[in-house]
Amino acid sequence: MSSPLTSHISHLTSKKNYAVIVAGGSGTRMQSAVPKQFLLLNGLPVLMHTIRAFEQSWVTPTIVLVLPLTYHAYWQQLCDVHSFTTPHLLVAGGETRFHSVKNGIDQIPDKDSLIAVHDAVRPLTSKQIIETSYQYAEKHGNAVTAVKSRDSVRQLVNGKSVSLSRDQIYLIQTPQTFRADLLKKAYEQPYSDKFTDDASVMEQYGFEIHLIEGNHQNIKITFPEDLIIAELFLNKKPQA
Ligand SMILES: Nc1ccn([C@@H]2O[C@H](COP(=O)(O)OP(=O)(O)OP(=O)(O)O)[C@@H](O)[C@H]2O)c(=O)n1
Ligand SMILES: C[C@](O)(CO)[C@H](O)COP(=O)(O)O
Repeated sequence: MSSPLTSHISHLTSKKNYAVIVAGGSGTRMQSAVPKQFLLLNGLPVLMHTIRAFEQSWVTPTIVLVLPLTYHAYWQQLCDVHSFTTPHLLVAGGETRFHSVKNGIDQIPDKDSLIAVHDAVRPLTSKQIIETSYQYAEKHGNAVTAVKSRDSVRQLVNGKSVSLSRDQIYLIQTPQTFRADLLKKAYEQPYSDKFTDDASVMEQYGFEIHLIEGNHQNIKITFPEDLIIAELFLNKKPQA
């Protein structure tokens, strides 16, 4: 993909790395009995695939898992059932994604580090995306994963649809990775319902956002059909 997305940078320094995996939502659009992060994907809860993707990258970040307090005991049971032993710090979820992320980053005292924020319900993130996001954020302060729109795009302006240049439209994914000191500062702002992701919080504070190349397989499980698609992707040739 052409500029401004970048996919290749040099190795990380010895800074400590963290991944805040947000799983504090209730999955209303999925309409399942348990929140979608616990649903099985190839026999393993979605959330475990997501944590494993970070664990298996050479970045090996310290994992901070944000879960609603009411599901902490359930998660513990799932870990026992699936013999899931990846070390992680468990933190209580918040009212919105913003509040959940804030709860997670508040548990990281180390300001001289890199923090990736990632949706628990994006279990197909590749090692390459994870590694590139830390490398790029170290160099530029932040790295926000994105893909170009594959469809034509139109915008409603005063009730009339107007075509946009799709070459200038990016669809935003996670991980979104930041220097910890900058992310912490941005998350001191009061909540706004315009905050749909971490990039929007950083931008509101005044930081320029840098995009890195994502992957169309890095889907967010939102509706029931997404689980079927994720299983298809998972069972085809593994990604790098
Ligand atoms: N209070 C919240 C809301 C969302 N999330 C997390 O943010 C990610 C993206 O959110 P979304 O897909 O919207 O999840 P839900 O809020 O669970 O789904 P819905 O909007 O359908 O209710 C998910 O991993 C979700 O668990 C969170 O940590 N805390
Ligand atoms: C953070 C995110 O996944 C980037 O695409 C997205 O903004 C989350 O949105 P949602 O409304 O919580 O699904």
